Amino acid sequence: MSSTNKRHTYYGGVTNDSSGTFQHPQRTTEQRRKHVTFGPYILGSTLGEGEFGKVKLGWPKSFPSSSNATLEFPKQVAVKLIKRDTISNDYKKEVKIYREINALKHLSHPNIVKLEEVLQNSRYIGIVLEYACGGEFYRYIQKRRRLKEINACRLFSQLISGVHYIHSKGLVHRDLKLENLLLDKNENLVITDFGFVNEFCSRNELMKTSCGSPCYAAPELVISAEPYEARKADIWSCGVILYAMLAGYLPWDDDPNNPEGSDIGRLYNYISLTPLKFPDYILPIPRDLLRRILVSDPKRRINLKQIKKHEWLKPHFSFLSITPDEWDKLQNTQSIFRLAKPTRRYGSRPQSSCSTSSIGSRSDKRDSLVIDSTLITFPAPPQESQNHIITRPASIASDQRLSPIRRSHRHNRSNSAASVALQAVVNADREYALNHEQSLSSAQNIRQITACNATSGFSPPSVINSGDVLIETSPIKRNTISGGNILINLEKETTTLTHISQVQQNNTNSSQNHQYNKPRTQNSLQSANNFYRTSSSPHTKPRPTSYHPGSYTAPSYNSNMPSMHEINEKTTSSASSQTLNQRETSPFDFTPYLALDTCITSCSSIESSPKLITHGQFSMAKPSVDLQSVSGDLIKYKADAEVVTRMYDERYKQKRKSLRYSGIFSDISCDTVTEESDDLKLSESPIQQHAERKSIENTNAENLSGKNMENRDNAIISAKKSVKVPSERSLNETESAKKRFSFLSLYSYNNSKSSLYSSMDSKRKPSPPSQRRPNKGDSYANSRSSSTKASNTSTSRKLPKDQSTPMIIQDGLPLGTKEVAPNARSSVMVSEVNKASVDNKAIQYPEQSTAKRVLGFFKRRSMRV
Ligand SMILES: Nc1ncnc2c1ncn2[C@@H]1O[C@H](COP(=O)(O)OP(=O)(O)OP(=O)(O)O)[C@@H](O)[C@H]1O
Repeated sequence: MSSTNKRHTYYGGVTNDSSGTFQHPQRTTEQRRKHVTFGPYILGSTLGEGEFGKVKLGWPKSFPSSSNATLEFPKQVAVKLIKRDTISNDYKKEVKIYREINALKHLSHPNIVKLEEVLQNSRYIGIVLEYACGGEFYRYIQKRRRLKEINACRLFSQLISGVHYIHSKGLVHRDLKLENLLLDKNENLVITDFGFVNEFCSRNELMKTSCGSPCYAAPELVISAEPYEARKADIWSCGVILYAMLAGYLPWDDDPNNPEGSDIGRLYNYISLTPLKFPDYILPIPRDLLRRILVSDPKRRINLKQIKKHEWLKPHFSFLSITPDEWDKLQNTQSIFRLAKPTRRYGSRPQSSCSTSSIGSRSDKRDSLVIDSTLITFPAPPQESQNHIITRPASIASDQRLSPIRRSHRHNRSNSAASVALQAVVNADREYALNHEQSLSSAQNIRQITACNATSGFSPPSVINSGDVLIETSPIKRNTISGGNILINLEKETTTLTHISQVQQNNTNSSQNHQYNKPRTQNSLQSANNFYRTSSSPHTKPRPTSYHPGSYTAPSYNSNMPSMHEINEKTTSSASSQTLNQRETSPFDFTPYLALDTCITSCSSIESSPKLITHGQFSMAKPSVDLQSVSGDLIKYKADAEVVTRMYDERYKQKRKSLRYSGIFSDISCDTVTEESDDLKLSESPIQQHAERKSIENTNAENLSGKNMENRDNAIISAKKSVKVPSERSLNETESAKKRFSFLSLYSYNNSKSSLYSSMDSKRKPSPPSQRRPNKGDSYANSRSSSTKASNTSTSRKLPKDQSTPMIIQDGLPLGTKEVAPNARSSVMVSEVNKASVDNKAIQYPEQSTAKRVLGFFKRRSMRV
């Protein structure tokens, strides 16, 4: 195959010869010129298109020369190309981009897309990301109609782990949805699109951006004016994603009055009033988890800590118990994990093509989970293993550190002749690869493998295929070495090993943990399979799945981060030093700030706040343009052939060690940053609770259309009362963009504060009542004002039909909500909502009533008798 194809797509350079080994294509200068290039990358096909432009597949122009050329594939990357023109006049977009960059540079987790570098020339900014070649998660579900429980459980664990990591950095994603989840080549989840990370928008903007397609947005974002706990909003989104994985469609997708879900107000009204329904094939345990996540009241919504402990995720407790600190330490020692590919017994899966990856336009993707007749269905394996694959790196015993296969977790049928033979091949391959690796001696490639034997459930695979292991090297210049049969764990750093051992000690029995609860889970999964065989999804209705949330997050900071200096000290080997030095050339640390003057310079108190993004860490800082020239261009036209520069800051070298971790993270007091409250106890087993809930639901079902329905209406009305009107929230539009951003940062701080306090102490004294004045003829506003008292006194006045329809949002604004007093709006709204929520707690959540529970209990008992 010629190295140059018509679509400029990289096909791995695999030749058709029978040897099957990779050979460097002999490219002529002429052929080279045909490539579209950007900086050091050749650009290939379009992977997708986003708000800012196209995302292209890329691979390095120059292959690293090595004696083992046959093993080396150039690492593919995804280059997000942003036309400078498109952002130069759009401050919001610019901010979004820098937020994304600055967030990604601090995140290092196997389920979060990795930032390789950022390049720019006069026309484009190129964000070079790790290439997630498994395609879009959205399509993955689409192809399968829905995921098997075992697979959903694995992927959801990864999502939760990634989200927890993000939250631990004081960030919230705020745009979690299927479209922002990709898969790597091992079918592991990769969270992308951090454009909304920690971005605070005024309420006005929130409403505006929420109305695109709020299917994943938590209700409090729409029906409440309370500065919301953004982490809880992320959790809601995770719940919607989980529901979509298991059901194959989005929850609350069946409102006959709003079939397209285009009426946001009605949609949220429906969400609030309609109990979550499940198709038969979703089993009680995941149902229980979903019921706990998809709770309208964020205070009653389960938090990540509790999710991680939920019974359904038990098979992945080991993975979920890896703390963010541990991920960081692993990153600092350059040991990045990739999760190995889940193995299937039979039934082929369409291989995600790295070269012809999904090309989807946004509009395409917004079609939600449409199930069409061309979907391929796969036979469900009789019993899939728990192929979570990732294992605690620390649990690698010292005598096995150089092996990707843990002897203690051998294939459980390893006594068979076939297994013995197979093992011999594996051993030979391992040795072969080890030799190769040693000869490669590219010191920056510090690798760690986590592998698992899918057959045994939690052990590493007996055979490692080319697709099974991904090698991570330096974050800046990483090369994926594949193409051979085996990639071996090369932990050349003694410090790495030491550290890993420590991690292991901190998490004892990690390997044994893999076995916990297996029989039970398998039983349930087995019965799930039975369900799969007999059930089919009744829902096929499409639903837009994209939304753009706004508003703010309450970041928390981790003060336990080791300083870069410490790490450097610990890092003794040359390999490690090299990688660290390479890290230091990371483009975005300690960069000048785009518009944080107010935030940074004038508010010293803010700097000490855990809520504030302080100087030197995640921010919307514009990457420094103290640039290092590299040859590069986007050669389509000759005019484009301008110098591409790597965004690079010399100061970074000096500052990073002292600032990035020790200086920044340790500066910040963690005292006031709390995990989400643990007030929701998972005391009862999910099954118990499920049974109980079921009976309660049955008991209440009759009442739902009656008094309870009215009460819930009232609850909704009272919640809506608190919806801020746009003019309340709008900032002074005359402010310059720069100032405005600074203000937003401050505002976000303030809001986060109230948010945090409110979450810690929901009975905080309410602020004075809202001063807002509804417009004449504004039905929603009228209903709001008229129901203010009603909600406070918990009266059961039913909302008339026309009024029960929530605000219609146009241009992001609820209709007819225009005039309001701008004073102290956030606090007013917080208190209002708090009060309303306290007043209506019993109404909104009748299932919590003790009387009802007792009733349900006796009812069940009498039925049994
Ligand atoms: N790292 C990646 N690997 C593979 N494909 C990617 C990667 N990043 C993005 N894509 C593809 O490009 C598409 C658009 O990317 P992305 O969502 O990041 O762009 P965007 O401009 O941020 O979009 P938006 O903000 O509108 O959601 C994705 O849906 C995906 O198909």
